[in-house]
Amino acid sequence: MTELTAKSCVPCSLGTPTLEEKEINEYIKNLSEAWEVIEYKRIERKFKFNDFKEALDFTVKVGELAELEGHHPDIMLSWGKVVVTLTTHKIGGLSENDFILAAKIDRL
Ligand SMILES: C[C@H](O)[C@H](O)[C@H]1CNC2=NC(N)=NC(=O)C2=N1
Repeated sequence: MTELTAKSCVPCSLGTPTLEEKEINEYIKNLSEAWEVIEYKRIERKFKFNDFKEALDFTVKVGELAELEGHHPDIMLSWGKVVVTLTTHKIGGLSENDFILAAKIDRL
């Protein structure tokens, strides 16, 4: 599989099939082990920080990356913690975009 971080997200069109379980099981191997697959519909990773400001700064970086990629996570920001959840809303499941963005978030 081509290195995910060498790819860019592409606009997802209605009707694009969601990834199947066996594809998801392959893609997830390319991410940090901290990512969890949830119901084969989304992936989620929790990040820990020393305080709210560090968590906020990370959240901003994730948001800026998402804007560059045109693909956006759901982000929960708390004191010392950020939970990033990725799914492709337009197709109601996971697409390669989610794994590309996750791989790039792993490098932040
Ligand atoms: C028009 C715009 O490209 C689309 O709405 C994009 C924006 N970012 C997105 N992000 C995610 N996670 N899922 C989408 O379906 C999606 N669609």
